[in-house]
Amino acid sequence: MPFVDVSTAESIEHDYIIVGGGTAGLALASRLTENPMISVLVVEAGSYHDSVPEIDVPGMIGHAVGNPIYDWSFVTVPQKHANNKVVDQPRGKGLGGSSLLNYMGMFHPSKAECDALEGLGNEGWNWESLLHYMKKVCETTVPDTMLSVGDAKRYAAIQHADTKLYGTEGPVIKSLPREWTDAHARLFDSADNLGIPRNPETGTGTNVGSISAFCSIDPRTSTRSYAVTAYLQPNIHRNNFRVLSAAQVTRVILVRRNDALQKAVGVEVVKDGLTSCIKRIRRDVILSAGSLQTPHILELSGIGNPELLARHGISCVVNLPGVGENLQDHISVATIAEIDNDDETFDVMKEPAFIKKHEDLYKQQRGHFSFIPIPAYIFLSAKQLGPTEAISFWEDHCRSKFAESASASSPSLRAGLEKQYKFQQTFMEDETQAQAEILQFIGHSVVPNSVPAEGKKYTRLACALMHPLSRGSVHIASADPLVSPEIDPNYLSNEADLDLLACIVRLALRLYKTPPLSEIVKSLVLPPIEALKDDNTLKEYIRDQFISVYHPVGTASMLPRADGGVVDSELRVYGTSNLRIVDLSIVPLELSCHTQSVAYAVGEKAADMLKSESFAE
Ligand SMILES: Cc1cc2nc3c(=O)[nH]c(=O)nc-3n(C[C@H](O)[C@H](O)[C@H](O)COP(=O)(O)OP(=O)(O)OC[C@H]3O[C@@H](n4cnc5c(N)ncnc54)[C@H](O)[C@@H]3O)c2cc1C
Repeated sequence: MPFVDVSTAESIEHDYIIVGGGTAGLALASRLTENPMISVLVVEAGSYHDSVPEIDVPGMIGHAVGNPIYDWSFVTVPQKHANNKVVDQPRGKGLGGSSLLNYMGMFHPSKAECDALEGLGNEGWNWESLLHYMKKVCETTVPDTMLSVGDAKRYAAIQHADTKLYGTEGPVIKSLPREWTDAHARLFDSADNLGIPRNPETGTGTNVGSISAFCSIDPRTSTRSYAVTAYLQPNIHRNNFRVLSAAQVTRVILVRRNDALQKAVGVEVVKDGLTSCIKRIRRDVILSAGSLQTPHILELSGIGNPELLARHGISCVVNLPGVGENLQDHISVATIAEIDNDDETFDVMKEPAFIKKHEDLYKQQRGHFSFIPIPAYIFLSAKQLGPTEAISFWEDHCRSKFAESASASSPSLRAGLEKQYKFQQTFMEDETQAQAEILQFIGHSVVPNSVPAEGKKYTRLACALMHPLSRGSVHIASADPLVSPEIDPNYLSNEADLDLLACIVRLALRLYKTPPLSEIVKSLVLPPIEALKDDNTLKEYIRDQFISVYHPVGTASMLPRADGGVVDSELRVYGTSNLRIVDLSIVPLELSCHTQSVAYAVGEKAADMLKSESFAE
């Protein structure tokens, strides 16, 4: 039984302490403890949420978001370039981390962006390696009988999982939807009619085109497959795998070695209002607290920008100005149309009779509770979004002079930023790289300032930006470790991001007007007609309406130290001998996909690195 109390955690010596039992953290812990000689203590701030419908039932995605039991429920500071609005930043709280809260879409990033990680100075971080680990994470289930050849083509879904691209024996189970709608197929046909072909084989590392997404759903039970079911529960019996839950790490305890490197000798934790120090550690402390909280812990421990730390009375032990900088996130804006066809959209799920019907269907693993209401995705290149002049404008904005952030003003961070922008520029020019994603919801769904009318059906096309040029930050707001971090993604600070979003919205509007989707569209609900008056009114609508897609990365970037990096390619924090980071904060450049596959892959890859180090000794 791996759950321990503080006094047991204090008294037993562990090889590794992992801070955060989330997506990457649990993958790492479970792989390390495959070796009975390696002992691991995971310290997780949230609880163990065993079998709750809000987490387990696919059709209930979003129900746990905003609930403080499962969600840290952060918000940004007022966003200067978005009329000072604050933007929700949900993050999973509890074992499983954001994998317990997420919307279950499972994608591969593109080959070029994985190779860019290596190009930015991280040897061994490339497509080949990440594909290997993304495969290791997954068991891909595609029953041959699921879709006819014709339907597989219609819905841009694969019929057989090519083992060169998809894992077959991993612990996270991914599957294709069981239910398909007319609006879904029509959307893909309309895209085809606009010259955007289907691309069912997205696993290849070329994402552009229309696809039906894999989801992290176990088709045997029609429930969420996530870090807890995949990595924790099957290994709960190991004697070398211990978990201290509901305990928040507030600081890493560091001592200076003779060679001037800082050595992590333990962590300070707060549990039930009491502070303790867990110090019996043989090897490394590993931060897996996610992109918004890993930099927070670093700064509370005295690692970061000395001036910023001094403002909070914290003395700097490692001068690393990149900590908390380079924050990038996906954002999206909603378009909605009322439709009229035979689909039973998720709009019915407010009516008790339909809820009952779908509860009954769920017992046979069918109906709206058995899958997520977002099955269809279209990834678009810059060329599909705008004319040559627009692309030149976006490319031109891939320069640090347009980045209004600390990354652009500090010389070391600027060097790293210029290198990132070079890659972003090549992605703009490359027709195989996605700059945008259009996600189809089967129904209206929750949208700020828009309420669905009773008895009507809708389809929603959310328009998301894949490679934002804006850069923001996350830093401590106080030396009090229990105060939430100050999150400033600095959304839309680079003008090209807003311009690109406007082009994505325009493309979505063209899709509604193109047959065969247009044949079922009764009227456009969002954006409202007045927002479509001209370019300025549309951009104003976007500023008001966009939301986060919840994929923050980059805040403890894996880059050379001279480029503003926080960790090296072995995930070791610069200036320390044994403090590592294993979560999505290390990814220096946003990816054109939803990010859970990569979070798991980072955990898996880190485990192999650490295991080979321990064998080498
Ligand atoms: C609402 C939502 C929907 C999403 N939808 C999708 C999707 O459909 N597809 C997709 O691929 N991705 C999706 N994502 C993104 C994806 O889930 C995340 O990118 C990924 O899970 C992040 O993994 P991580 O290991 O970096 O961090 P996390 O999984 O968030 O893990 C961090 C862990 O650290 C713990 N922690 C934090 N601070 C401390 C501390 N001080 N002490 C101890 N523990 C601490 C947290 O409680 C958490 O358990 C979504 C995310 C959200 C929030």
